[in-house]
Amino acid sequence: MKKGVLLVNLGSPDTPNPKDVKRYLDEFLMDERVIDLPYVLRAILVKGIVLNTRPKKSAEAYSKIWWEEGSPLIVLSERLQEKIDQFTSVPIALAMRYGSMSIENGLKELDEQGVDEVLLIPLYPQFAMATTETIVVLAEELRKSMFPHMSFTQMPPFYNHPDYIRVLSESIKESLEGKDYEHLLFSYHGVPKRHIRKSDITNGHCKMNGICCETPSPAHQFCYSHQCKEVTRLVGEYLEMEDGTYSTTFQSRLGFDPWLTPYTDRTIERMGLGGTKKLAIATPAFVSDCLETLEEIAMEGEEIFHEVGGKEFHVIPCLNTREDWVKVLSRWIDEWALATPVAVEA
Ligand SMILES: C=CC1=C(C)c2cc3[nH]c(cc4nc(cc5[nH]c(cc1n2)c(C)c5CCC(=O)O)C(CCC(=O)O)=C4C)c(C)c3C=C
Ligand SMILES: [Fe+2]
Ligand SMILES: [Fe+2]
Repeated sequence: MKKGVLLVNLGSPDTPNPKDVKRYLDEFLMDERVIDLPYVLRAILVKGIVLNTRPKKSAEAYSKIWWEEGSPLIVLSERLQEKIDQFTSVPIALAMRYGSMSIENGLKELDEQGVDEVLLIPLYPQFAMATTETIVVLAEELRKSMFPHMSFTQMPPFYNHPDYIRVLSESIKESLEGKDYEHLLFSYHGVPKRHIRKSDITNGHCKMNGICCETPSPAHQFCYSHQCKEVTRLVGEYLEMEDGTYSTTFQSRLGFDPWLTPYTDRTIERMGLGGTKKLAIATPAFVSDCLETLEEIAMEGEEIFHEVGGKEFHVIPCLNTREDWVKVLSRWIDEWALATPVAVEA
């Protein structure tokens, strides 16, 4: 048996042109775990409505943040892969759930190197149906149909792993060193509330009533809302922050369904109107900077804050290729790679 790793992130369009953005959004939003409507309704909504309007707007947003080398999300993920490769002894491949760098190609790359035992690492700290689950489901479908000789181990969401919390907390501390701020927002990508109910294995715990996420339950293993709030709580604890000086919000909602609240944009506006002048913001649903952090937060968010009287808006970068983050991921990989299989008696 030969071990190898597949890192998987979300993906980006090939270019920031409306045609490529449209193709990418088509694949992304037609995923039944992202827009979880029956096929016909999903197709009417996505192909009939969203794809006629959104690509132009999204393409403009992508153009503002695009780098010479390509999409920041892809470039940063590639740099992460290269750095991890320097620290670990097993082959490391990189794939995206949507777009050209497919999971199929990533698995082929590992297969060509003789790898038949794969550690699948979805690059998301928290579990969500629209991120972790869709990656695992597609990878398993591909394994069955194209790589039946391979076996997979899935890295569980690492939202509460002490190594991750330490690295995230240190990154926030360093980024805010010498800066003055009144409040730190932890802004996570939002999901429709319905997604949380669908992932509730207890069939009733997740009521999103402000109490359920703090009440112990097996549902939390798959509860995005709980896992986001835990990251905020654990970082607050690590950095010894005072109650009331930090809070959790959710960004990037789409459509008319109720999504997780409070919404980031409205919170920024409310805080500015309420007299907050100096705001800091971290985005721990993403390990790599991307459209949602570089445009929606660092550009749109800052504009909202300034419009309502805010003065200083400090955006904390994602972990990207921080050395301590690279070392933590490499150590997790090595621990898996070096683990001796437990002998099973016949
Ligand atoms: C129903 C729609 C969406 C759900 C649910 C959703 C969940 C979700 N997404 C991320 C991470 C990222 N999303 C990004 C972009 C993006 N997301 C949606 C829609 C949903 N996301 C859209 C339509 C887009 C495209 C841009 C736009 O038109 O606004 C990105 C950025 C990708 C990039 O190329 O930089 C990331 C990353 C998470 C973590 C998540 C659920 C937890
Ligand atoms: Fe998204
Ligand atoms: Fe909850």
